[in-house]
Amino acid sequence: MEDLKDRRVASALEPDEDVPMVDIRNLWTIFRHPDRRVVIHKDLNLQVKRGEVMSIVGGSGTGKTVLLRQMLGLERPARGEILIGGRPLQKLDRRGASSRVGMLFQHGALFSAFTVLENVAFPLRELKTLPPRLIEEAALVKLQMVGLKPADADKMPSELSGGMIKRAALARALIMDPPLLLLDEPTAGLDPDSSDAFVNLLRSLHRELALTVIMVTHDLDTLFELSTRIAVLAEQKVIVTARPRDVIAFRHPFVEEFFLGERGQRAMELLREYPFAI
Ligand SMILES: Nc1ncnc2c1ncn2[C@@H]1O[C@H](COP(=O)(O)OP(=O)(O)OP(=O)(O)O)[C@@H](O)[C@H]1O
Repeated sequence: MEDLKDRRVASALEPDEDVPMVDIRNLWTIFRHPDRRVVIHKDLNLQVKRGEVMSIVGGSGTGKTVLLRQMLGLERPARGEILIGGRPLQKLDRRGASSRVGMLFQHGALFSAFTVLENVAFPLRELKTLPPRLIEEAALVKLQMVGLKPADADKMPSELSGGMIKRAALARALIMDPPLLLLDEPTAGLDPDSSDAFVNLLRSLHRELALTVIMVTHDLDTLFELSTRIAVLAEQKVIVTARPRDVIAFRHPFVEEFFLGERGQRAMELLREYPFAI
């Protein structure tokens, strides 16, 4: 009897592998202006399995960043629902949402008046449940995890390089050990060497922490090096979700322009360079 109860408790805590990490159902995003309504997403559906690196690509203004913000719970869709690990996002409180989803914002979005350590520790401090010494230790562990040194902890964001800002922001996104990580243009603004180093870091963290990653990027190298699948946003919805090599073959004006225009040759080189990843 006790055994059965224990097993029931364990299975309630363990993630069900068959339940998608993210399940977006019939989502609508509508912005109302004084003189008009703008429909950004119309009946959009997207499922992301555990352990995937799903990249979202789409033209400017198709609502990629808005979709990430909705998955984080910062914005609510007009209609439809988002389930994280099988649970409706609307039913999670702030603590529940932030322990499940971490987000690396475009440009890092660090607080300029806080040190690196204070920035990384911020989400844990906000919970007001742990003593300061434990919070500091947790933040130092995360700094190490992203390749920053203990000496960087007391620096101000203005003293950091672009690559270090991204790393500090990534440490903050991971401070609550979320199983789901959202990345908005993770390599934008980085020089090629820093970009390669950051992609390598993301790849090893994805593997070591068994993360599910959803990423918005325009950068083909980042896209091909990390993605297990790509979702294409066009016509206010996800028009195709497939492995990179299959997305390239999909006939749609946006896909052709994105992968097969001037950038096409690079895309084909990348397909040859990363045949196993994709
Ligand atoms: N709070 C808001 N109020 C009104 N309109 C908004 C709001 N947030 C976003 N939008 C509009 O929604 C559209 C989608 O914005 P979003 O930033 O998600 O696009 P995106 O696909 O990420 O574009 P880009 O690739 O250019 O960054 C844009 O037209 C934007 O102006």
